[in-house]
Amino acid sequence: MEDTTNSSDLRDFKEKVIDIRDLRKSFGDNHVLNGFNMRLFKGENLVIMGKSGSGKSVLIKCLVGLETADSGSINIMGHEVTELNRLLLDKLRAEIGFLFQGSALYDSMTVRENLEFPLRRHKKRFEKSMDTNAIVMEALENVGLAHTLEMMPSELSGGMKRRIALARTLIIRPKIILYDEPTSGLDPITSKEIIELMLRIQKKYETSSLIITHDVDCARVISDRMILLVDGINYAEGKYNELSKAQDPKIKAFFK
Ligand SMILES: Nc1ncnc2c1ncn2[C@@H]1O[C@H](COP(=O)(O)OP(=O)(O)OP(=O)(O)O)[C@@H](O)[C@H]1O
Repeated sequence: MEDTTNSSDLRDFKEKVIDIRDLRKSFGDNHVLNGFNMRLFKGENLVIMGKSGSGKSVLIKCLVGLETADSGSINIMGHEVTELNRLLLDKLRAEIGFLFQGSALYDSMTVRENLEFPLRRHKKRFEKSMDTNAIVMEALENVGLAHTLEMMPSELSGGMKRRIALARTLIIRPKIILYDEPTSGLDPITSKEIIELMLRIQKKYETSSLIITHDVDCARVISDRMILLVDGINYAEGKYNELSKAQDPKIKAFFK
């Protein structure tokens, strides 16, 4: 295993928001995670790359309690996920934003209604007197789409839908955002716009982001650090520039 991590790389990132230790998950004889370790620091953009079927989705599901790990520990902002009851898990999930490939907008709702939806679900976290209109407008302005407020999803392009989905993720002010393939299915120019938007938002709200992607360009631009998931472990980690020059064939395969 090639360890390209340099402790000085982490000088700006001190506070851990996610700490995964020795995570193991099998389905019968299929050993998917074999002792995976990962730390995500506050304000950091961490990219995880792994080939298809390597266990990225299983990892995310364990992280948010949708799958139960066989062993290991998952600590999110001081809470051990593997020990939380349903209620506390839901509370913790409310601090986490998701932008999944399938996080489609509701087609029968306007953009405004789509954005109001998570506010209603998380209303306990917001003031009773919250100005929903102002919050929705701010979220839309963040993604440069204030003019789409009363539009239906069918009137939007794929890139616009992705930006609205990002606005919907942000509206609950998550401390951590999990992105699953944020640029998949988008053309290179729209992908670049989405990546720039993710970077802007990260800076503005100081969110910590875990980004799962196959998109090497996305990884290069957005990552502060990367982890390569191979054979169920964090096979290599480091900055894009370090990993992309590594000689190990398993690492090289990611950057072809
Ligand atoms: N609920 C399940 N039951 C049985 N096997 C599962 C289950 N969920 C995932 N797996 C298996 O775990 C392995 C990892 O799957 P996972 O979906 O995490 O891959 P991935 O890295 O996200 O792939 P992709 O990039 O193609 O989305 C696969 O072999 C898959 O068949």
